[in-house]
Amino acid sequence: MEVTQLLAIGLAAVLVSIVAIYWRLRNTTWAARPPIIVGDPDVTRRLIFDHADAFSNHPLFPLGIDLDAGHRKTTSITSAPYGPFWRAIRRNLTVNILHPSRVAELLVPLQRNAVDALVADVSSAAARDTVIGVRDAVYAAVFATVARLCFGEDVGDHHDVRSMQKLLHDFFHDEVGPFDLLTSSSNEAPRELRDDEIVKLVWEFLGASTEAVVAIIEWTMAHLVAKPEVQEKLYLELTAGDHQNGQLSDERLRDTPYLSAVVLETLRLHPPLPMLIRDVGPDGAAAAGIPTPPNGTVARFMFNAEVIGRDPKVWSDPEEFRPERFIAGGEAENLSLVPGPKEIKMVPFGAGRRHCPGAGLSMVHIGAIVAALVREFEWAPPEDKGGVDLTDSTALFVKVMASPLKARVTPRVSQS
Ligand code: HEM
Repeated sequence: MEVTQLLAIGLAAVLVSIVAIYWRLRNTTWAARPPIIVGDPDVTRRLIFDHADAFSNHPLFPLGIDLDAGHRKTTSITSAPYGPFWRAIRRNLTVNILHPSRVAELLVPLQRNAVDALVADVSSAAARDTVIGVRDAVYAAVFATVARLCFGEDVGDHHDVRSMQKLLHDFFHDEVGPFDLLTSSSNEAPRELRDDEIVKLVWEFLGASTEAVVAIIEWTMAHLVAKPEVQEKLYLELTAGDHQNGQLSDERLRDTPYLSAVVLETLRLHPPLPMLIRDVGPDGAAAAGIPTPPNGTVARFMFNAEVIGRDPKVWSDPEEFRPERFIAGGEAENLSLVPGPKEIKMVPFGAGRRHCPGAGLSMVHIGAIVAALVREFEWAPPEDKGGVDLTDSTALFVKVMASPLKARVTPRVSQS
């Protein structure tokens, strides 16, 4: 069995156990504390930026799930309390892996193989049956890239678990280097990460880099199937220049503004993580002018990214899929991926100190796959069904299409 298969099985096992624990605990930790839901962009901006010290804590168990139940407690970047440990593990990821130059160096070459394999897969599926399921095909390509980014290019060639464990361990020790974990503001002496902490971070990296990216690619393709004129405009942009083999970097993305606009419009309408969660203690709540929670408890805030991205005060025809908003002269021209302290219009990658560090990498990854799918194939609704069903549902914590996208696919050029 190949290592990628083992990883996929491992990930699936973790997800299954998460679901089991979720159902067991949903009536205790999570439901016992009704959250305060915020959908107004101005209030969100004020709380997250003007009261950043108070509004920078993610919950330890965002889903009300204790993943470490019965084991030593370990935090990931997402769940680490705001403080020196969180700052150190986040900085290691952003500086050593997610810096644009590292993304170009690590991700772009890996994408070539994954995108080629995806195009080959879709071509042969199309030869058998012109209607294909988009999610499964894309999932394999995204996971293969992320696993190779994480464990090394030859991951698919290893056949035993030991080598996988070694790769996993080496990821942080050799690729990133020993962790200088704690900053000078901490009382703890610097130390290297423990194995259980590394495993948690790798699991977080694999999960964060796969689920939301796949969801956005599927939503993007759904809108392109539903709106052939947008698909055609994108195809023309992609074939006008020298955009070969799905290799896209940050720089190349700037040369394909319509592709970026299509992905941004999808992120506005379908933020895969629909809620930004913050736990705020009594002092922080009082400073922000919010009724103080009872002693010893925290107030849980959930900022609704979906409502914010569709606010009619901010967006014209907010329910409409219109990528032109993000093009020169549009209402959201030059909108940054992550909002700054002056104004919030959409928050698919969050906001403030806990915003998503993978935003730039995601745009490159999503852009490369969507570009290849549109450049090589024409996508249309299945003949027997009218239109595309854009109803959503929440799979664990990611908003996905309730009915996975099926599309009729026709190769644009003859595939040899
Ligand atoms: C379409 C793709 C993605 C979306 C929509 C997304 C969205 C988000 C959101 C909404 C948050 C919470 C932000 C907040 O609370 O303000 C988050 C956090 C995070 N994301 Fe992403 N993400 C994506 C891809 C990635 C990738 C590729 C990585 C890793 C390489 C990643 C790593 C993380 C981490 C580590 C955090 C926790 C940050 C912290 O607590 O300091 N994400 N993401």
